[in-house]
Amino acid sequence: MVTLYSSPSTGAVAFFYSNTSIRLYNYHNNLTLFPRKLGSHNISLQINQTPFCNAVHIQDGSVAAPPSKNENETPLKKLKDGILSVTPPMEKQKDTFDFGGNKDKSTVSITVVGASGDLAKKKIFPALFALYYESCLPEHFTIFGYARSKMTDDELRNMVSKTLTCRIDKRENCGEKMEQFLKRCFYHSGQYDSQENFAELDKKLKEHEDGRFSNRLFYLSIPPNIFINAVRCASLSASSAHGWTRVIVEKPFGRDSESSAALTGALKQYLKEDQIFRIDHYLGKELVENLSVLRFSNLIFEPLWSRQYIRNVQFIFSEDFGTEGRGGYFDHYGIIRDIMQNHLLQILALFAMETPVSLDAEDIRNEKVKVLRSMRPLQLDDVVVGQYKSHTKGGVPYPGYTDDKTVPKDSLTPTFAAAALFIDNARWDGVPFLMKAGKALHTRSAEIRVQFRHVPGNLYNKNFGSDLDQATNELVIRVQPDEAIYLKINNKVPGLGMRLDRSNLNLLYSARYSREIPDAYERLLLDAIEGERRLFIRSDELDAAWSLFTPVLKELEHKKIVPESYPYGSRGPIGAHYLAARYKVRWGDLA
Ligand SMILES: NC(=O)C1=CN([C@@H]2O[C@H](COP(=O)(O)OP(=O)(O)OC[C@H]3O[C@@H](n4cnc5c(N)ncnc54)[C@H](OP(=O)(O)O)[C@@H]3O)[C@@H](O)[C@H]2O)C=CC1
Ligand SMILES: O=C1O[C@H](COP(=O)(O)O)[C@@H](O)[C@H](O)[C@H]1O
Repeated sequence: MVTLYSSPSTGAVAFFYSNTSIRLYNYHNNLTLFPRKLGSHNISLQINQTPFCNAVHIQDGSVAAPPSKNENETPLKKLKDGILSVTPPMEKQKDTFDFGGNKDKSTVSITVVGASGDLAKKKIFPALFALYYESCLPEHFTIFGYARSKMTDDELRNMVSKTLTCRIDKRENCGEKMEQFLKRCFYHSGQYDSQENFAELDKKLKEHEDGRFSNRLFYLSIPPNIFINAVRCASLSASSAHGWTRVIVEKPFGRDSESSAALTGALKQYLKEDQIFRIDHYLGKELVENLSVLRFSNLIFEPLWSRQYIRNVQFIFSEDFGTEGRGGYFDHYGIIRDIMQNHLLQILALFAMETPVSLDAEDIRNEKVKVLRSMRPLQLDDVVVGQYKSHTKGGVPYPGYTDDKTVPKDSLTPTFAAAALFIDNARWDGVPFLMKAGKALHTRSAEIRVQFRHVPGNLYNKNFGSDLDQATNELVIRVQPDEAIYLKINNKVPGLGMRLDRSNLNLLYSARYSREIPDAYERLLLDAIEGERRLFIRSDELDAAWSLFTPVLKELEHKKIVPESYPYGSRGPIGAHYLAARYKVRWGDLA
């Protein structure tokens, strides 16, 4: 039986298939909404039942309640006669979210706070343009840049235009589209701690919103020490009066458990948890997004995904450039906080979690939290830290970390770290999860390597000689560059003899898919606009992540552990090999 529900205020209609899925149509023209949702357009629900109050919460905070004429059909308890009842919405502006169907009634205003900065220029504006180009933004939208720098609208447009690019595969009308996009971009100069300046912004936003239901997204692309002031002023002076207000917060989310909790506490003075979108851009990368698809939609992987078949898992991040230009920021954080505690740990959680109940954001994040909470806090013995020193290669001198003027000469901040982590649950007991992250190494890459166990009683052992490790299967998920998934298998070399070699079953994205891969920020911005929280970090996830790294970070600092030097452009400190060897592991990227 299919039951019809409608939202009293938005006119959205829901066809109810089961207790956990829903399909939305626009009330007036029967368009399927959320066209971007994968597969069957199902959206998970949260169902609240009290004697007189039944409501269906759609993931983005909108509400669809059963209309009275269909009361008899509803699988929920009967509503009080004649009342279309709703439970408190996830965000205070419950009633005005327009599912996208009533296009002329709602608008989204996106304010990039810190618009004059590096991230805004490099990533945020280009991602917004790409979304516009792909017609993913609502018909009515406005983009505002906000920062202290003095700029006119035209100067902002000029600055932004320099970083916009067109996809290689979609150059059609690109110039025209850019012009149209830039016309929707405006600028307001103001201080981050001035309610008055944000009130001026509010006034300008209202002019552009022109009486429509206004939904507002603030992207905090500013240094962390001014997050709270900006959130306070934006929320008190420039929140939407009757639409949703969401805030994207960039990392770092504190530098240890205490400062992270303090930041969360301060943010929550002004925002509810579901208004806070903590971004980890690695979660928006195509191959990271694909991890769950690979695991849960292929029969061949999930049965092998445990201690029974997997010997170790490696998460490797390397960059072939140093911290030049960002030394001031970096020296306060170091590589463990910059890469491991967030990007690599997030990937690990997705890799190792149990099957979630559904693809709903809360179900996925619940499973991630469980994995993180099953992990042992990292021990000092299981960490190796390094710092790059200057090196001349091919006659070109490369600076050392402490040659940067913004870095103290005696800095002990690690620019490289390797670590061994363990998940104490039934699936992963005893399996080393190794991480390695470094700046100024020989190459730029990010990958996951899964090394499988040896084949028991292998008939072909004699063909491999004594190095059995070389003969085991390895699954490599190359997140970047040259996105690929490949499986190393043993294969007979064609010919009359019986010689084996290792070959790759290789899914190289550039060969398989002609479409250019969207930047992570595009996916994440679109998700934030749509209220999809799956790829954003919940506060309990963040707490669990910090509790794994905080003790060791404090110990490193307290004991003033001196990082091992490695030359700029090298493969990192030798200590990383000893650490891996202690767990009978060889780094896959160096094999
Ligand atoms: N850049 C990157 O690649 C990445 C950045 N991030 C995070 O994103 C955020 C923004 O990064 P990014 O754009 O590089 O930062 P910037 O240092 O470029 O700062 C952004 C803007 O903030 C304002 N600002 C800078 N310093 C101060 C200050 N001390 N007091 C008040 N305002 C200041 C400046 O604007 P104005 O003077 O005009 O007000 C500046 O243009 C940070 O939290 C960063 O950690 C995260 C991942 C990658
Ligand atoms: O968050 C960060 O990420 C970048 C690397 O991102 P990528 O998408 O270019 O791989 C890193 O350089 C930076 O130090 C860190 O803060």
